[in-house]
Amino acid sequence: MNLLVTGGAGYVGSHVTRQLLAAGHRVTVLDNLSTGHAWAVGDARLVAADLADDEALEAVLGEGMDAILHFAASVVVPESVSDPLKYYGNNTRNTLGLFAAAHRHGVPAVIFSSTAAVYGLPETERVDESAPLAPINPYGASKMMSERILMDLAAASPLRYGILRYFNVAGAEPQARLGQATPEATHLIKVACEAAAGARGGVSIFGTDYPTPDGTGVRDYIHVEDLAAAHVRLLDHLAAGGDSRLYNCGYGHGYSVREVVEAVRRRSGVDFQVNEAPRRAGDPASLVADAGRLRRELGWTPRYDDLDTIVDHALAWERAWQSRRR
Ligand SMILES: NC(=O)c1ccc[n+]([C@@H]2O[C@H](COP(=O)([O-])OP(=O)(O)OC[C@H]3O[C@@H](n4cnc5c(N)ncnc54)[C@H](O)[C@@H]3O)[C@@H](O)[C@H]2O)c1
Ligand SMILES: O=c1ccn([C@@H]2O[C@H](COP(=O)(O)OP(=O)(O)O[C@H]3O[C@H](CO)[C@H](O)[C@H](O)[C@H]3O)[C@@H](O)[C@H]2O)c(=O)[nH]1
Repeated sequence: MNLLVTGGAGYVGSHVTRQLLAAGHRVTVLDNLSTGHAWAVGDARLVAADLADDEALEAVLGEGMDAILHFAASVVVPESVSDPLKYYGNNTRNTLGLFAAAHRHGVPAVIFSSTAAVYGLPETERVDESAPLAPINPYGASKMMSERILMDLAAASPLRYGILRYFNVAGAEPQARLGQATPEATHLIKVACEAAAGARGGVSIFGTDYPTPDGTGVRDYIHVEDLAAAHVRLLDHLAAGGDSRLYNCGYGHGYSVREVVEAVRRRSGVDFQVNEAPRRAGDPASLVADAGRLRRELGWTPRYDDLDTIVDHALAWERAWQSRRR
């Protein structure tokens, strides 16, 4: 298939692009390289342009795309609290522009990267897709609005969608050919691996008074390669004429910040500094997926559902990436 991947030079998009190329698809990545890297697209074609660049979008979609996978976004929760307009602008307005262009060009299918942040403070231990949407930060709200726009457009047109609500994405391609290379990353496993690789002084634990077993935040960490595989399955479903789908992407169990930091110390053998800091704005105490629907309906079976494996792959990538930068 002829595929447009927005944000394909970023962390998740680059891993998905790699799997799409391996499956034999023709991939065009549209990315403004604000947090992504040109090398990360591998053998895909890169159009270095912003989502808001109507001419670039028209030119690419004019070539006739069989599907769009939309990853491009601003992704840092605390930044969304301090700069909400950036998030509504990039994640909602620019996404609306992309969906409108897809509609004009009759693109049959769109896969959209959404987030567990749409659930806000979940009322149950594990959240399934029917849980109420009540985001507690502008990032989650910006994604919730884009989901709704896509659903409403699909109801009014032949377009079919796949919405994937990712929980916390982590890890790297197992051979360390790809990984998270985001500048000034804020994600916990990435930050801890940077500390283990000597690229930062240590790690702060944001909040130790949450109502969780050890007082620190709990998240459901999903390996980026398993997440990428879910995209390929969903694309196959839509390409075969399948109906629109919405899935949580996680493993169904959570780890606390302390457990994650301990795992990175243990697997790296580096006793980096850890300090306790106040809660971070916009953070829920716990977010764990009920991801049974994805397994049942698409036959998705994760390969890397193990924190130590996720940490090992993230560490191998971090060490390779840091030595490449030196
Ligand atoms: N990483 C996670 O834990 C996580 C969790 C839930 C959802 N998501 C979603 O997954 C998607 C990818 O996130 P990521 O972690 O790979 O982040 P990332 O920052 O590595 O990737 C985003 C990519 O989009 C590009 N981009 C951003 N704005 C753009 C614009 N206006 N025009 C063109 N390109 C633009 C960036 O240059 C980058 O390559 C996002 O939609 C994010 O909301 C990520
Ligand atoms: O240096 C750090 C970084 C994070 N944390 C804590 O670790 C947990 C995970 O934080 P991340 O920043 O790694 O991830 P978030 O849960 O904030 O958000 C991520 O997952 C969400 C979905 O769960 C969103 O989709 C979002 O895109 C993505 O950034 C939180 O309790 C956070 O407070 C620390 O204690 N220290």
